[in-house]
Amino acid sequence: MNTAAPALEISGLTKSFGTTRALEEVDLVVESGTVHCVLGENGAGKSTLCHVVGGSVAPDAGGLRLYGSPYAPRRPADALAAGIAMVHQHFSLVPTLTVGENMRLLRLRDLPRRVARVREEYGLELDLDARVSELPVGVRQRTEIVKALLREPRLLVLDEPTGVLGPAGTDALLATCRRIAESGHAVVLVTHKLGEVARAGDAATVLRGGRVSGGGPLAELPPERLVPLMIGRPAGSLDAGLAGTIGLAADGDSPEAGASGSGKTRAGGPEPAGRALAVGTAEPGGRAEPGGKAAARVTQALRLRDVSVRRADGTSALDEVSLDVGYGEIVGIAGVEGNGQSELMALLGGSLAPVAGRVELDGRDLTRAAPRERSRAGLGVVPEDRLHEGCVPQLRVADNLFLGRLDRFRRHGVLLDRRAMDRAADSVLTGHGIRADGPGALMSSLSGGNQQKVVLARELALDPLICLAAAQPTRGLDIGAVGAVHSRIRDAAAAGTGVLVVSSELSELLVLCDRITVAYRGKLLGPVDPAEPDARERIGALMLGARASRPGPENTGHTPEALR
Ligand SMILES: Nc1ncnc2c1ncn2[C@@H]1O[C@H](COP(=O)(O)OP(=O)(O)OP(=O)(O)O)[C@@H](O)[C@H]1O
Repeated sequence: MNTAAPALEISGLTKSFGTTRALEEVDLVVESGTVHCVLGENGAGKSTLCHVVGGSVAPDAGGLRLYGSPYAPRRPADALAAGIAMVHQHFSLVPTLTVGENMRLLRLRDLPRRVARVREEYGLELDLDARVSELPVGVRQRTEIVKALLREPRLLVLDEPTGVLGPAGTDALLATCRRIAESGHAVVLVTHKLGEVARAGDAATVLRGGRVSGGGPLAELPPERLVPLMIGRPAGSLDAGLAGTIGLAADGDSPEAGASGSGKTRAGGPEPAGRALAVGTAEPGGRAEPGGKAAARVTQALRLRDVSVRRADGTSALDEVSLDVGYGEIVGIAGVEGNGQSELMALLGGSLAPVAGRVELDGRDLTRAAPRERSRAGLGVVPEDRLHEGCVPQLRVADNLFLGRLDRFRRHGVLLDRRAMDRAADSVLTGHGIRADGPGALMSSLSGGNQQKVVLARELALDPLICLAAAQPTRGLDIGAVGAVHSRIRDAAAAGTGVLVVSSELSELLVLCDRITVAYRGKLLGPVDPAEPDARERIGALMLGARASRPGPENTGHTPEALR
């Protein structure tokens, strides 16, 4: 291996899919011993670049060199043989197998030694006997990362690996990236989070519309210079409250950081500003006062009463949980992943039935309702795993946008008016800034962030929309799109919709929500009023299982126990 040569050199890389230019004349150099970040808005071409390096997409033009030697993979096996390991946005594990069985599929020599090494060197633990389908997405992602590390790669390519990791998982991964770089190898890290870039990266390349819009050593590229390269407008144009969500104050996102008082977000003041904006701008629009008048009504937009849910192995995932979401109220659920949030979303989506308790929407019992019945009644659900649960990848974008609501495009109740449907879809695509090759494009051809926008647009368009329950609503979105999604959520609440947001981004919950509860071992603790100066610290303590020491915000009308 020529260690003096760059780990990876890409020159003139060009790739089109039909009429879409995904990459155009892209040049990029990843030096050995560095973490090289690849940035850019949704649909900029980042994943396509990773796929070319990983041998799963053939370029139309351009060349690659790996540690000084020509490198032209024709299939993923070529990349593996060359010492490149990939972690893609979508999981490659076999869900019906255990973690250990998935690892054995790699057919690596000395597997136990490699597993021990990854555990020791990177501190990444795995439960080899756990069935993948039963793991929370964050743990699945960690498993994918370990799987890549077991190959002992000389170049590791990570395509948005931190979206599904909590703060601790993200810290571990960024430390892993640094360690790989320090050992002389290299990492390509695709991310939307500028905080991660600052913490782990040495250099960056920014893509925009498939072309390189800028790049260089990060010492010369502070966030104020990166943001315009990414989204074409200055950093100052972003909602100040977004700083934490996009990772500019990533340190402050961990409860530990909050507890130690080092939360940069608070110190810098952007969060209160963002929150003030959220509440202040909504009022004239007729928003029900958070929890005030709304909470006084008899019915709630969404009401869970004493709901218990068991996992497949019989253990308790939700334990007699009660929760109210008022009309016009935005309620957040924070917590370390695996504390019942996935099961709560599955319960709301109708894919998981409770063993006890009741789910009501606008006073109507939906406990055992089928998913379609729920959306007709006005319960919008954006699931955690949108590709597998939130859409049908092999259908057109237009079909996905109007799934379950095709009747409105039927003539005489029978024939589907595809033109009308495509016209309606076109206006949704434009309105939501979704980058797709028209309404007829297959959902699977959209970039990850654009798929996410489609699912969100569909659920927000439900009529009526009594309650929107969204898991990680801005996961995978670029920094410009995050602000747009927050505005849409606030607008929905201003129009009277109750909103439930499950997010691993504490900063996101703090800027968006009227109150925040914390999932802990199948219970909901709190609530906490995000406007309180010590909200971050209190949520951090609840994440670790502390009981709420004070009643929640004025709005609830409940004792904290009502939100067990
Ligand atoms: N297999 C495909 N068929 C058709 N179009 C595709 C295909 N793969 C990617 N594209 C298109 O290429 C463009 C770049 O997509 P890519 O997934 O590389 O973007 P990205 O920068 O990774 O976005 P995101 O941040 O949303 O993941 C998009 O317009 C996408 O729709």
